Amino acid sequence: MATKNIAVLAGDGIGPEVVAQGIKVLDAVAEVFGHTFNYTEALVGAVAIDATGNPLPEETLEVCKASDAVFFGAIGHPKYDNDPNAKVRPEQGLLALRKSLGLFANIRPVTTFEALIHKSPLKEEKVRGADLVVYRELTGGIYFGEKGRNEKGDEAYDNCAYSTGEIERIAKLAFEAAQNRRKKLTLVDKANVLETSRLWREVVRGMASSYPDVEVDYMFVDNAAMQLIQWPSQFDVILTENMFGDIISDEASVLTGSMGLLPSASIGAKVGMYEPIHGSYPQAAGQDIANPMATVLSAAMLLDGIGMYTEGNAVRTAVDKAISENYVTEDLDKEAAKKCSEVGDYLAELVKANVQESI
Ligand SMILES: NC(=O)C1=CN([C@@H]2O[C@H](COP(=O)(O)OP(=O)(O)OC[C@H]3O[C@@H](n4cnc5c(N)ncnc54)[C@H](O)[C@@H]3O)[C@@H](O)[C@H]2O)C=CC1
Ligand SMILES: CC(C)CC(=O)C(=O)O
Ligand SMILES: [Mg+2]
Repeated sequence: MATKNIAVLAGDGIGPEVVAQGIKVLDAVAEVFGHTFNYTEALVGAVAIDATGNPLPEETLEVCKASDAVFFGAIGHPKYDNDPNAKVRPEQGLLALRKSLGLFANIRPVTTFEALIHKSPLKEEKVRGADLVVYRELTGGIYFGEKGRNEKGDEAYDNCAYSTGEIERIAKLAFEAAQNRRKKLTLVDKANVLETSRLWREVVRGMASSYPDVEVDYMFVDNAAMQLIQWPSQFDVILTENMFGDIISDEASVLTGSMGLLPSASIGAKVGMYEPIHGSYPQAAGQDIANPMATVLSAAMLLDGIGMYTEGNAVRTAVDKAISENYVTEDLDKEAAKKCSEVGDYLAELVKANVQESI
């Protein structure tokens, strides 16, 4: 039995809807395992700009730093997406949060579910057996480099920079993950063109001898984007820089059947943040139709992150069961289509029932 403080940053669009389902499931875990989770809600993204003018208010950062974990929904609003001149944007809040909390590694597992394999737009034999994890660098590269325009405003630049230290610290985590999985690490880069990618290769090559049990290969990102669809089961751990990881993990979600299925853990310093890989899906906001499973599976990663592995597995078992019973939202089955809140209720029930059954 433990007491944990969790910062809850629901954000924008579908963020509050999917986070509410994650909380139901965490509450079910607390009930059956006898834990106490204290939640503190805080503003981030467009809702924070509306309320304070700042996408990451100081108070939000303080709440996160004082917590054992951060549970994050999504940020982003069309009014900013459609305004290229907006000076303050919701996304700045998320980037600043990752940087301020030192979350340099974003871990994105891509797991396929047998019951969903026939729903993939790819051929079943390609998808079956795919099981990979993307280690995406999260606080460096082009998203954090200097950016700007010339005086006339008709030329723009975004600088991409990486240091040896930034590469080493995430590569170490990726090598260790490979050691505990199928012992293969693929560095995805663009070393035929980019100097930063050449540094990534140099550093990873230098580290490889310390992990003799791990087979390392190197793949250009354009080829990797194709191979992920053509032959996904060849991948075990993919290590890559910030922007490439952002892009190829959205692509990899197609293997599983929906963007609404991929969770992630952002880790590095003391407090971890747990967030679905998808965005605020504004077209679905307020309709109770979004798939909450990516967020619920992020809650499972949160439980792992605070040392509650049995509890994390109980949540994953509930998700597996709901999927195998086709208790899913419309992105996975237009006819069976359960509401986001119904799936959350059911997952919470399953957590309670399964755990009680196993005692
Ligand atoms: N981590 C974050 O908070 C992120 C925020 N964004 C922001 O979100 C806003 C929308 O961006 P988009 O490019 O449309 O990406 P998005 O991830 O919000 O949605 C893309 C598509 O994925 C599907 N999808 C996403 N989440 C789903 C869910 N839970 N259930 C079922 N289907 C789902 C939908 O088909 C949707 O049209 C933008 O403002 C963007 O900046 C985008 C990505 C990540
Ligand atoms: C603000 C963006 C970098 C968010 C995003 O697309 C992501 O982290 O996956
Ligand atoms: Mg993304």
